[in-house]
Amino acid sequence: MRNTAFLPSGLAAPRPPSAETLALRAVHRAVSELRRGTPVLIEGDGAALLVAAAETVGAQGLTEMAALSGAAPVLLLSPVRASAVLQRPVPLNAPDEGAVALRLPAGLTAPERLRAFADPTAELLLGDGQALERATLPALAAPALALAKLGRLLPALVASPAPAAAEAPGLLRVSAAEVQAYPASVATSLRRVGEARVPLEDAPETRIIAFRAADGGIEHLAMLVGEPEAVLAQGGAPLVRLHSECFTGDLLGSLRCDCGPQLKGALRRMAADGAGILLYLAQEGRGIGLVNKLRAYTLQDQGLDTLDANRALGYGADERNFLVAATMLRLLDAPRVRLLTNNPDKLAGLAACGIEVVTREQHAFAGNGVNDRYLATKAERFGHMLEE
Ligand SMILES: Nc1nc2c(ncn2[C@@H]2O[C@H](COP(=O)(O)OP(=O)(O)OP(=O)(O)O)[C@@H](O)[C@H]2O)c(=O)[nH]1
Ligand SMILES: [Zn+2]
Repeated sequence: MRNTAFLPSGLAAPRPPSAETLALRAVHRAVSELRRGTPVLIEGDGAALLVAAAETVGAQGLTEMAALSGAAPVLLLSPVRASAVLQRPVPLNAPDEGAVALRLPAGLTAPERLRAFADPTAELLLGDGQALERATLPALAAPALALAKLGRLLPALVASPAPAAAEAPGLLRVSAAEVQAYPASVATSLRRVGEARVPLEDAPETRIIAFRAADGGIEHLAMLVGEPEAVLAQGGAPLVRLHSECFTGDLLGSLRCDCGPQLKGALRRMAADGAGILLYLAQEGRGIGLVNKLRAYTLQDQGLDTLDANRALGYGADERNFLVAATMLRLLDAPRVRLLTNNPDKLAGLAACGIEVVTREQHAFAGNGVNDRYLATKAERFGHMLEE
């Protein structure tokens, strides 16, 4: 018999955590390990791969990897970054192959050199790229790079195949299946955790509701302006805006993007309409994180547009997951919306998650001279609908 006397009253006997909870924990922990330069073991289909993030790993991590794997490490990069490092196009074996492996000569594993391979805004040391050759792509390369992206790290990893039974004190293991399931699983695990009335300059009748996922990661917020519940109760659809966090535009008034005017404009419009829901999503930089967005800005100052800058970093054009927003809307009992957006992906993303987008409401603001090219790229390359 287990001793359950220590449990708070009203709680049933302890149940083991569900497989889903264990998987969320494993991925969240693995991401933290990569972010601090510690190797992790990714496993699946009878294979195992030791990986460490090229931008954070130091001598200690590389030594730990060498002790666990007899094989020389390879460098895993996105195809776009691999072509840049090798200074020649990289033909892919399969069209959807999302990773390229490069053999790392012994002298090229100094941490600052690994960082330079990972980061297009760091300068490559002369001739480094020529010293690299392609290597056979190890099993699990794609989920390993996906794990780095979940950690908002550059998708560039030092990797060594390892025996499936590899064990070391503190070595964290995560499965490819857990990594793959994580984005959907973390989004659907969101729960309301706190709320308060917060009168805003642009919308005095506003409540903020916070949502947290079961992995314990960063929270997302909903601003409820007026009484959207009343609109929904009468069978109507409230104005809704999916706003992805933009530290530079929202807080600092950066002129590089249109986020500040879009944020304030949405709140004002909801206040004028009498009701609305603004979801403030912790998906900075279209999901690549603030640090990578700053890197992308550097690349844009060198001539790339906002889409190619993301790709040069090894990321996709837009890494956001709109299941987060759909889950929040469901928890707010708002299955029908009038969506303020110019972005067709948001319409499709919400619809795919079962939210009915009754109408799209134009949400465009004039350029400011600095963000003109950014706005033009959104129209030309992301298909944003800027004309009425
Ligand atoms: N990666 C990257 N992200 C950027 C850049 N400029 C702005 N962002 C981010 O883009 C996001 C803004 O997206 P949203 O406000 O949802 O706008 P949108 O996808 O353009 O769609 P709508 O405004 O709804 O039409 C924020 O997370 C910004 O941080 C950039 O140059 N690169
Ligand atoms: Zn912005």
